[in-house]
Amino acid sequence: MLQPTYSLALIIASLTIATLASYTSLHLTGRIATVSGKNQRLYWLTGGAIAMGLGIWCMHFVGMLSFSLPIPLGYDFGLTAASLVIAVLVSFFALHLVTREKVSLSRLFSSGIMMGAGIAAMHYTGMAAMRMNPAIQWHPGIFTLSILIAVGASTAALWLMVRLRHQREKHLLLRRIVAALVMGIAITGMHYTGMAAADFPLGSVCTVASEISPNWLALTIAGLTFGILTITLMLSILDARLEMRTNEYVKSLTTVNAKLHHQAMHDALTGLPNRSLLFERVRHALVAAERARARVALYFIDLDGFKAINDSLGHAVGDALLQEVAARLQQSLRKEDTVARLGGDEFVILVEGLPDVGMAGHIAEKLLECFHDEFVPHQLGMRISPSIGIAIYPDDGKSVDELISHADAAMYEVKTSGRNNYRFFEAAMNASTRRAIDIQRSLPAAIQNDELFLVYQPKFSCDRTHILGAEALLRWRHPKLGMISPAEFIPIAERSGQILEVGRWVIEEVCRQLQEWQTAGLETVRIAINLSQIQMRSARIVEDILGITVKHQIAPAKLMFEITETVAMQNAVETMQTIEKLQQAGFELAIDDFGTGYSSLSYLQQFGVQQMKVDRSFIHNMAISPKGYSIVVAIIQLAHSLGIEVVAEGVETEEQLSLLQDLDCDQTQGYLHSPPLEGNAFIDLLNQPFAPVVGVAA
Ligand SMILES: Nc1nc2c(ncn2[C@@H]2O[C@H](COP(=O)(O)O[C@H]3[C@@H](O)[C@H](n4cnc5c(=O)[nH]c(N)nc54)O[C@@H]3COP(=O)(O)O)[C@@H](O)[C@H]2O)c(=O)[nH]1
Repeated sequence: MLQPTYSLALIIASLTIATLASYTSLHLTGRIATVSGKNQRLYWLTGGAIAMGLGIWCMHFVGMLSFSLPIPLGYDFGLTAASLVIAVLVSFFALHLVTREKVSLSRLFSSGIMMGAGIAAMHYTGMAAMRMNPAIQWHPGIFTLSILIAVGASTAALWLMVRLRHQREKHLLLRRIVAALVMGIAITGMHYTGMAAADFPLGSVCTVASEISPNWLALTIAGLTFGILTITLMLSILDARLEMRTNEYVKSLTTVNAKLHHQAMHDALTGLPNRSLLFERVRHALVAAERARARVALYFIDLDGFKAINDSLGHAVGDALLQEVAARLQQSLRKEDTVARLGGDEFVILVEGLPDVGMAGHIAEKLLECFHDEFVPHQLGMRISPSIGIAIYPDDGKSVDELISHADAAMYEVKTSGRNNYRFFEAAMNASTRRAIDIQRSLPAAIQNDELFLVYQPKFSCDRTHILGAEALLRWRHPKLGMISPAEFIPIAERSGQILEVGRWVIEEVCRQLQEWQTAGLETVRIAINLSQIQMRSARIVEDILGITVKHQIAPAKLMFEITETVAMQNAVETMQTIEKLQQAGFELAIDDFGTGYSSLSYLQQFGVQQMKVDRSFIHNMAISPKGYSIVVAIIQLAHSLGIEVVAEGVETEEQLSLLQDLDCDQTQGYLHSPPLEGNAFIDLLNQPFAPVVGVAA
């Protein structure tokens, strides 16, 4: 037999190529497993199979090169090429199998056998390409062993490829390197076992020794294959990284999108659905209810006195209170009910699948109940109540807007009739309620859009020769509703808690106007400002007023505050404190609408007010009824005996004025002298060179 010899360097080179090919295959399987497009997968499978097949085949070729006999050797071109095709096909098959979603154990074993047979076929086709004469004699035991090694190595390789195809594996790089080494050793092991099975009888010649000269060709192919494998590996790594980045980018975009969508649909403070989401859900609920002929209830909730809490204790407390309310409302209902916040202190609740209207009332009771316990925003214990209006689909409306507006109207009725309760919508809640709601809703914009303005009604000395002061009266020019009387919108502002803002605007505007007139060197008089009950009870009112007067450099003596008899006599602790503080600060006070309420003489004395304004109903009656006359006489005498000036309101006739002059009334105010005048007209009247004279300017 001819004795073969082996080159250790080339054996190591073949092992290196086998290992590199294995590593590339492992990486490719991971790559292909994550590719989603069909075409993309096919490209990777084909490219990967070529690179991997070339790697295995080249390993075989270099392995052959490491083997030499004492005769010249060569390879048949056709068979050599066939062995390469077999290697590529086997690789395609292997990659296709291991990158499938699921690979069962039985499939893995059968595939291992097929792949082992394929590799053996490639190897022995390559051996056959030597075309030896006489033919190579095969050692059956070692030959069988080489096939078994091929099958075993292929099965192990396939198993490793399946096992390590997921990019999420821990220590993936290290595992793949070790696995590639094991696979490389198994493949080269099979090759050299196969070589050991071959016996070359003495006198053998290679019939194709002149066809492909192995030495330089094998080295060139080895270099090329090494290059292709490296490039494939690099491409695979780069592509995987790119895809990973793209995936991360897509993932973060999806997260941001989801967050944005959530923000657009939810209230930032309470996390509850906002108006948009509520409307969407109500629309769905109505469609479902129409199909199922079911009822849906909408609850419109407004917190009583929330604005006062917010204004007096600060927004942080107000916000915390709203969060507590939101949590309680949610807890008191089922998960499938929607609690939404429309803004401010307004919440709307959507309840679907109502068996009957009675149940809607029962739910409203539950909602009221959840306000029974104290709230403790920022450790401040407080109670707050809700006004709840209910509208039922289909009885009270068929559209979202209609239902919400009717629930709102019902809520408004609760507000005007005592609060802390609930009411179902009734058709009788008509235009006046609607108008009141409109007024309430458009009041905040009135301040911002300069729709409010002041007029000034002079107070004259009884002999008409002097203007001794003026009363500032508020006006609202509404863009749609036209002029709205303060007699209509002030009570609405009081109920909704907006009076503090409106009242503040009035004080600021009076001071701004006075400053402007003073700066222009014009004569001015003391201006009287009406204060509502809620302003009188506000803990910060006097500090606020002082802040405004300081800002506009207005002396307190330039201002007077009018409070109605009813408010003054209530003896509420807060009202008393405000009266005292106003007087200490140097402001004058007048009791307005005197005679319409019940006065306590001791309070009158205690307050030390400067003026008492006789209500215009008494002035009207004094000239037409002796009793009416007697009442005015009594009021004037009482005031004078307490050292208080008397101002007669609503003087419209000469007769009324003459009677008041006879009774020694101090001042008169009314259409007889002048209606309320806009700022410019008022200051012109005050500063004209002829009578009336501006008197006792403060
Ligand atoms: N808290 C605040 N209340 C205010 C403010 N501005 C006005 N008001 C109160 O609104 C009520 C209605 O006021 P208004 O429509 O301005 O009517 C006043 C005068 O225009 C009217 N008046 C004056 N002279 C006559 C007259 O000869 N005849 C006649 N029929 N009416 C006349 O009287 C109203 C003034 O009333 P009073 O305040 O009682 O002096 C009214 O209660 C206002 O107080 C505000 O800024 N804040």
